[in-house]
Amino acid sequence: MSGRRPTGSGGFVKVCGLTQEQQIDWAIELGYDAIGVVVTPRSKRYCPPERAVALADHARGRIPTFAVALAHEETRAVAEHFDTIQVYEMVDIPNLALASGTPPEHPEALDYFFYDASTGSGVFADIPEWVKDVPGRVVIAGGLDEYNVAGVIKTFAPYGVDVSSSVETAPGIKSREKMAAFIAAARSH
Ligand SMILES: O=C(O)c1ccccc1NCC(=O)[C@H](O)[C@H](O)COP(=O)(O)O
Repeated sequence: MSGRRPTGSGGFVKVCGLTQEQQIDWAIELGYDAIGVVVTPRSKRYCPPERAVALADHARGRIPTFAVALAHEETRAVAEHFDTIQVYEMVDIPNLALASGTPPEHPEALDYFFYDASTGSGVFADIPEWVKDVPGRVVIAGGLDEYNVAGVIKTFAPYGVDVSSSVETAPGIKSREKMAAFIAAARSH
């Protein structure tokens, strides 16, 4: 471990898969710590480059932004507009959030490690014990909702949590009410 990154529960709460400027405004109003825009065309929440950049511009200076894709290549057209690049492969960039369902080989090289076996599917599965031992900023994602998030935080004491499906009414269509319920539950711990 590098020692330059914090460990333990940081209260970080990210909402992912935003597609509209209004959803960013809601995230800020509700006190979320970061937003994610999905830029892989393999997602049902896909934002093409022009839309993704418009969202990043809307968020800039107001809330940290993550460009989310399965492969690093898929982020190239928009990367310079986002604070952090969240991908499911190890790459040598300074602002990497590696997402994976398996332990990272080089956690010291990461800005964040997302334990995410879901890739936006909304399916919750048991979280392995090794997640507790990953150093640095560990964010847990995958089927979290207003009912299970406090228990996950209590058990794993992660740096943060991430949500998408459970705060939607349809893919990419966030509900302000559901977003409010999720962050209230996450903050209740
Ligand atoms: O959200 C997507 O459609 C997606 C597609 C491909 C790669 C990653 C994707 N989302 C990543 C996220 O950060 C989600 O917030 C995370 O997987 C949790 O999603 P959910 O289980 O729906 O809460």
